[in-house]
Amino acid sequence: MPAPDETDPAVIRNFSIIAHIDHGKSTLADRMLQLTGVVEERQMRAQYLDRMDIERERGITIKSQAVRLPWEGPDGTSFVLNLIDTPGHVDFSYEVSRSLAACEGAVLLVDAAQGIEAQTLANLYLALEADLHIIPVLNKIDLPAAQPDKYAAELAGIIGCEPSEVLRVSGKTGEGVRELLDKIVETVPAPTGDPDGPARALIFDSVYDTYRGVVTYIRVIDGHLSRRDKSLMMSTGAAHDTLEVGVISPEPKPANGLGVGEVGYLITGVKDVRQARVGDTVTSASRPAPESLGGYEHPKPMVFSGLYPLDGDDYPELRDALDKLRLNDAALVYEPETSLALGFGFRCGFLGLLHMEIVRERLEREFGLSLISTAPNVVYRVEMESGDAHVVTNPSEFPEGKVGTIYEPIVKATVLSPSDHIGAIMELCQGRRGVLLGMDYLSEDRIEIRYTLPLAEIIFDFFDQLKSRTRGYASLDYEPSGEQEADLVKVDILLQGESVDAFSQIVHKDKSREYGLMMTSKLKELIPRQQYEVPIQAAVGARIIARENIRAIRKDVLAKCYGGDISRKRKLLEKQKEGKKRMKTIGRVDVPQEAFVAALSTGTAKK
Ligand SMILES: Nc1nc2c(ncn2[C@@H]2O[C@H](COP(=O)(O)OP(=O)(O)OP(=O)(O)O)[C@@H](O)[C@H]2O)c(=O)[nH]1
Repeated sequence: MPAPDETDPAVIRNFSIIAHIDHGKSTLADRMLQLTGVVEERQMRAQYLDRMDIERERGITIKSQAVRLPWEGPDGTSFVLNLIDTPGHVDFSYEVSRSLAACEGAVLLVDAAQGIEAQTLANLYLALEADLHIIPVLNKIDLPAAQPDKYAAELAGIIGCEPSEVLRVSGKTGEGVRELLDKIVETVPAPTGDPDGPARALIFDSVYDTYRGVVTYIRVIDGHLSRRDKSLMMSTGAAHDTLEVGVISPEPKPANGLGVGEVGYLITGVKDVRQARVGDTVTSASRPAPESLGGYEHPKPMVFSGLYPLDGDDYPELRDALDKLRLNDAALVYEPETSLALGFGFRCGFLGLLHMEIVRERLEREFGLSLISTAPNVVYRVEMESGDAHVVTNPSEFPEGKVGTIYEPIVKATVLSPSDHIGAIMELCQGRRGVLLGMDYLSEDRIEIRYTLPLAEIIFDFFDQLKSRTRGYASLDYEPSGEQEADLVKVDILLQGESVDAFSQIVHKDKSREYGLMMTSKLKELIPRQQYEVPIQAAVGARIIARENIRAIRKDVLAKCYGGDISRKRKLLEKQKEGKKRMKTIGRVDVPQEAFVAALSTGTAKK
């Protein structure tokens, strides 16, 4: 028997808004909250759903990943809409796919002054894969620069509908938002599921909360998830006490349980997001489902980088900070690492570049650390002639000996741009070992170009280059696409014959000399002269491919002291000693830490 507070699936509509960054997703969500009366006008703050903001402002304990909105349809029927938030970046495409799997429909939102962008398309493909009903919508029609007719035709062409079926709204003025909500109740299918079967709910987000432990966001597919039963996570097989279930509207409201099609949150005794991962299925421990919902994937780090405290004494703080961050981030991996040049630190694995930036920024901002990060690299698989296989996440650990085959990860990249930049885009992709997959005109002056590219070639400055070559007009999206054999070598940078681990890099054979020349000349500028000549070399195995010399100089701090003032002399010697503490000694060469930092921070290893 259904619990009294359960909602009839026939009146539930679960949907997401998918959009390119800045096309107005949050603003539209705000208008929806307001129009449905969930947030009163006077309480309305811009971007109500923006969770970081909420957290910062009020220290609220639950993020609004999914909000329940009541809506009366045109014929007077009361509906329950669940708006499910999706992360907006390629690094998190698995999370996006799980959020979409919790929905039956998606609003495809496009800025009427910009048209479709790469991220719009990537998210649209994910929505189509999840079999969602798509509602095409142009936003910002209040803008003088809006070209709704042109972009309605573009959108219609892509999803295969009539331009007249594309809705037009303004999140800013609220125009058309009522019609959009009506369209959602009218066209998005109601959820279906087996109300009497064992409970199965999909986890589409999981966040750590200081006060409540892990809060898990779920969509019930079958059965009924009750507050009174223990919850069982199907990928780990672990049962946990159910402390609270409920819905968010827009503050959390506890309920007795959730039924088919309902979206809400679940709080168990789980203390770490790894125990309640996105994509996992929750069932009830007293009557477990025989099979999970499927589609669960373990997060896989794609990009690695070393993180070191600027001040070596901060190492324990960095370790504690990473341990804390991990509670909230199931995809972050790290292990201790020691570097000759940088001291004690951690080798960290991330989903992508943005994930890496977010982690670094949080460590610096929330934990007050100053960090150095080494140039990011991808994961290589190396098969030796002897048959041994290695997975290399750190260039300095590239195996010695006779290498057979090296495999590198590749991505399928989609670039959207005004068509006058085709040449520049193709030149860039070609220069990065790209293989053209195809090209389509979206309208007469906008193109979509698809390439296969090595991930390593994008993680440095590809996006910046793309933006500058297209005057900011091109947008990029990519997804992992397996691996390929590649002719790669490890380049070591040697200071007086000794390899400096932080600068070792795995690069394509054709680019090894370029990397060697760049690093040696950069270090020549940064390393102060020593009392003897110091060679800086770049080497592939035993072969030197580039060389610079730091000329000898005798730096006599006492030279300026011509008088016999012994105390002044002592002071200068003391000062020199102090400076030496910040030096790292590589072989016999003293290198100030700043030199490494400077070389690494501008150290985008490829041009
Ligand atoms: N003129 C106008 N501006 C809008 C409208 N909707 C959003 N904006 C503006 O567009 C910018 C981006 O809007 P957001 O709602 O933050 O966009 P978003 O897609 O949520 O962006 P991210 O959260 O960064 O992905 C903001 O400056 C909004 O004020 C609209 O209908 N008309």
